[in-house]
Amino acid sequence: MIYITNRLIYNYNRLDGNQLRPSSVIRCYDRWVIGSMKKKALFIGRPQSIQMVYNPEIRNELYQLADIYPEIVSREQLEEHASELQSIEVAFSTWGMPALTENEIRRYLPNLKALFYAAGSVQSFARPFLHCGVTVVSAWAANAVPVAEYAAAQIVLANKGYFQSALLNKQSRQEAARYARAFPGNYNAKVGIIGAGMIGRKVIEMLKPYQLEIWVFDPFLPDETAARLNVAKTGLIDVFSQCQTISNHLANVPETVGMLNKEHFDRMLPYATFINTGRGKQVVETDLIRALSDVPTRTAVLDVTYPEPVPPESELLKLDNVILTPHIAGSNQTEVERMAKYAIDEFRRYVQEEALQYRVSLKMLETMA
Ligand SMILES: NC(=O)C1=CN([C@@H]2O[C@H](COP(=O)(O)OP(=O)(O)OC[C@H]3O[C@@H](n4cnc5c(N)ncnc54)[C@H](OP(=O)(O)O)[C@@H]3O)[C@@H](O)[C@H]2O)C=CC1
Ligand SMILES: O=C(O)C(=O)CO
Repeated sequence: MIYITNRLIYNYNRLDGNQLRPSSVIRCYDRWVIGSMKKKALFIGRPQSIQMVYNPEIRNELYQLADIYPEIVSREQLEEHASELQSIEVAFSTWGMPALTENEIRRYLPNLKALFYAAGSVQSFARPFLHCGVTVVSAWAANAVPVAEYAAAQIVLANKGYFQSALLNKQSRQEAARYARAFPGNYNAKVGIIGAGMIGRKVIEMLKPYQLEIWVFDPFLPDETAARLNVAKTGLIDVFSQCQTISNHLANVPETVGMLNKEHFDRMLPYATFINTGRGKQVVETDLIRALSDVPTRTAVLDVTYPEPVPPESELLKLDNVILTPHIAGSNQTEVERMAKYAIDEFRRYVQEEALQYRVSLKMLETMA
């Protein structure tokens, strides 16, 4: 009880960004310490990100399902909260999840059974948790939705010659119309998808209502899946030399660094468009810049670059045939709520001992983004 009292005073005196429900601190701590039948859960990570992704409505939903520790705990605060965290069974996080070592996990969260991550890639932190036997769940399927929406929209516009004709139109309507006439539109155009993972497959699904021919480079895509998706599996060279619009969705793993280079960009059709929402590191940028400078009717739409942001001296900022967006394809603004919803739905399945849909394994980490 003394402990509870100390805690309450302590928290009342620092109504900082970590508190989850300042107005109900007393009830919250009291209930947490005394215990309930629900699983003891913790929000771990960067408080601003957690509060943004798990908005008040979502947090209320979670309070019904779990016994939530009353403060968001960042890496720096683990020591301070160490004794209370010993009984935590599940943790929720999002962007800003700390990369704890196995020793830290065993010391601070010895009873942790599952970690629910309401964002995309878990590469930076998942391995030590998996080695400690913790179930790791990611909402990368939720983060994939806006990226796929963005890419599908760009593909449809690119097939019409939208990007450069919109720019040209300011100088000469005639020139702009002439340029656009070199494009096939969205009737039987060939579209290349590089990497048919979570995002690549969603893009393919979203393009279904259009009459397009979809060519896919993905060495791991089973033939039956390709047949079900109604796509043609092919090599990277074919994708670049045959497709009107090419969209990159490769995983961000060491093996894909520099995978898209001169061999590919030099083969782009004269009016082709290359879209990158994957990662800048997968592209040899000097090779892309050369291919775009040599044939200015080609276009690149880049949401990601390496480094980010693009340095002020980069040619990418000078070329009229490069459209740069500031890494906005993934979940932004209201879209982040979808990631929290996926995490909570998965937590419900976990509590009810149903099969999980988005569990990540060590094996998956070898090729996933
Ligand atoms: N711009 C933005 O805001 C965002 C960008 N992204 C980026 O989008 C990309 C795709 O993400 P997502 O779809 O979720 O990732 P997934 O892990 O679901 O898919 C990645 C794809 O890359 C393939 N792949 C992995 N290794 C290799 C390799 N060595 N050679 C060829 N193909 C390989 C995978 O094959 P398989 O799985 O079949 O083995 C899979 O098809 C990532 O780079 C990610 O960082 C993600 C979110 C937001
Ligand atoms: O989550 C990611 O991988 C991003 O690129 C940002 O949405």
